[in-house]
Amino acid sequence: MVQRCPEGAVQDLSQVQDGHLDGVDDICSLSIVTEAALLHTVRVRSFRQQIYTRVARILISVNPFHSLPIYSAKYLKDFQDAKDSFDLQPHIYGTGHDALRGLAEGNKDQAIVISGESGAGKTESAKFLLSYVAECVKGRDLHGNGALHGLEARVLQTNPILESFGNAMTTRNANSSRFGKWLDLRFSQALGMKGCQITSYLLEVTRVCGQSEGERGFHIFFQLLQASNEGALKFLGLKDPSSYRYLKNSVLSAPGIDDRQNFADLRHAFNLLGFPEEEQMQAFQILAGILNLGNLEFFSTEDEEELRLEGDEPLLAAARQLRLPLEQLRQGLLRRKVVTGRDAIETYLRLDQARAARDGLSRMLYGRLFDWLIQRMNDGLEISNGHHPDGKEGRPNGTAPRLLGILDISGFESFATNSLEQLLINLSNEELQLQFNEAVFKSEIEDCLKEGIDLGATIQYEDNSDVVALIDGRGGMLDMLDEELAMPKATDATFVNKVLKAHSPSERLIVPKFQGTVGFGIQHYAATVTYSCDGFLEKNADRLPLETVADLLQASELPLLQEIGQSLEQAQRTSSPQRGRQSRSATCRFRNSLRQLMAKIQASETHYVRCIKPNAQNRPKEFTSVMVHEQLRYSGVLEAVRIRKQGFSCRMLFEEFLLRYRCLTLLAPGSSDRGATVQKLLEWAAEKLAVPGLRLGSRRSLTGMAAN
Ligand SMILES: Nc1ncnc2c1ncn2[C@@H]1O[C@H](COP(=O)(O)OP(=O)(O)OP(=O)(O)O)[C@@H](O)[C@H]1O
Repeated sequence: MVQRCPEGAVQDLSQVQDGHLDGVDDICSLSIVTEAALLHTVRVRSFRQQIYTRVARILISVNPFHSLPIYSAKYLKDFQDAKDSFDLQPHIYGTGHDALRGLAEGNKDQAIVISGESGAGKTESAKFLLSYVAECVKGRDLHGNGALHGLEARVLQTNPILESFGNAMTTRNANSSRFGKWLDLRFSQALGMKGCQITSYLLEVTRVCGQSEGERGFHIFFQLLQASNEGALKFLGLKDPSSYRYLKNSVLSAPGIDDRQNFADLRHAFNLLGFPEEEQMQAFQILAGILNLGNLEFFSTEDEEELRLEGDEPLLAAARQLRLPLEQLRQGLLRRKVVTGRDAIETYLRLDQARAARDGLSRMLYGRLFDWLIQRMNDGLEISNGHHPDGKEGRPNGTAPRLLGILDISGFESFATNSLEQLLINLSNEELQLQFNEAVFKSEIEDCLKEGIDLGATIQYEDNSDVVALIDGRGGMLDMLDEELAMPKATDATFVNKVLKAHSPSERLIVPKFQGTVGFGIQHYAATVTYSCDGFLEKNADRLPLETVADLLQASELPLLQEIGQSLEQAQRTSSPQRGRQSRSATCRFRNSLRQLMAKIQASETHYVRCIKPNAQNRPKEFTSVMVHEQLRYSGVLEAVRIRKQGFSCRMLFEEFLLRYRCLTLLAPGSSDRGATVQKLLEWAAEKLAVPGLRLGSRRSLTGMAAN
């Protein structure tokens, strides 16, 4: 077939070489690397069921959307026995192999960053990695006394718990993780597993109270409703999902998700991780309480003087499940204190305020329950050996644990409407991208140094530090958002105006076309995103849903709620008086955790897994090139290729070079030494053919960009 190309576009076409069509294992093995070659290679391989492709140290993983026989014991063993993962086909086990080898040989902690859009296969990749690592280090007990026996199995059992409470069906993925996750695996010098700590990021708690069309609430609610028909959980008195405001608009069953089986797996995991039965029951009671809280409805008396509850049934059920004093819960939901001068009077909430308080309480309870679960898992997975739990310590005497971190985090997001959550996710992607570019850039320089060639300042990478500064720097958007918390008359609109005034000279900030729009655009590394700032201040303030919530929860008969109440009270007491609300803001907490995460990644040798979703319908054997190309760009892989092209994009081993340019040896006769012959040929080509940028490495002949 002949494809016509507009004349002006001819110069943008890339030359196709044989290797570009082969579907090679490693893009960097191509003598000339182009974006088109990358896309074509990934496509060819994915049709051959080879879902993994290497771009040097980056692993591209295309979701096959059906199970493949490539995770069997045989594959596992092949990688375990391999000296170098590059001797085998690219595979997620190869990334695990590299990281473990890095731990064993090097002096640096290791990090594996898995990113990609929703449904691209991040969580599955993280699970394959974890099983590989667990299998490799199994039984390598530090003290040889069996004390750590079973820790690897326990670490694997965190998955059912995290998935039940943190995953939900969305339109893009029936088992979508609604939070980001960093797993910190700790090893002894002999690579025995010593512990694991989990950190979560940005759990989507808004999903507790409502979901978009075609989606579902968190899996755990559906598991619990199924299980509570029978046996030990009957006492919860739960009904079907249509009885609950928070679930009745949910799609009831998620394709491929077996709620009954998953609940059995959850209970097994709880037991294996040492959650006592009473604690499990308390967690289920809190969930049942949340569902009943959601059914509370309010009305104002005719004179609008008072606010009352429509029927007491949901309140009674919620108080019963949460073991809260009934009247304290009722008054907490209906009234608040207003301070006028020295006096404080009690007044009724408005209808909208009461509904917001009800949903706020439910979200807060769910979020705190999730945090508590993680804390409990962490406590059970930590084998103390005198090291610092934040992993800050170095390894001066070789006795501190070796760390392997696995990050499973949502990729860059750009939806029809983008809010504070997208801004924070995109900020984390900007930070990771900056780190990624620096690492790729550094490895390119190191690669060439190995060939005895110093690239010096000849290559550059796209520096997105200005976007990071715009959002997260001193005086940046998030600082300004925090400042608004201290301003009594601040609104989302005043925040946007201040941002536009302070930062409009920045090329990265896009000023809205229409005056009065409460929002702005940001030119991110991947694409320009328009943010709607309605609700930014409220989300950031992260106010307690009820003034009296700390006291209320401490009055519960459930120890778990008492604990949450105490931690709320403590947080109120210890928040810095100078910075007041700012130090408790949602964005401030996120920024702190992001900084800690980046510090850990920066201190590690990092491996990257870029997961790609090949089609929007989640179908096997379908490959939408435009979609894949966009993801390759968002994931920074194209930038990695671009960096490579600036240096020596065409690299050939001496044998390969001599084979291809054999005919020229007549013009520039060489010696029997292959390197010397290549050297002569390069000199000849540079002089006679005026080809610039040719260099000779120690193993390869390298051709600079100008020569392409
Ligand atoms: N290697 C694989 N082999 C077979 N199926 C896979 C593989 N990776 C992913 N899948 C399928 O794709 C689905 C989505 O994958 P996964 O949940 O890991 O995506 P994700 O990137 O973590 O999405 P989200 O960000 O929404 O959590 C899985 O439930 C599974 O059915």
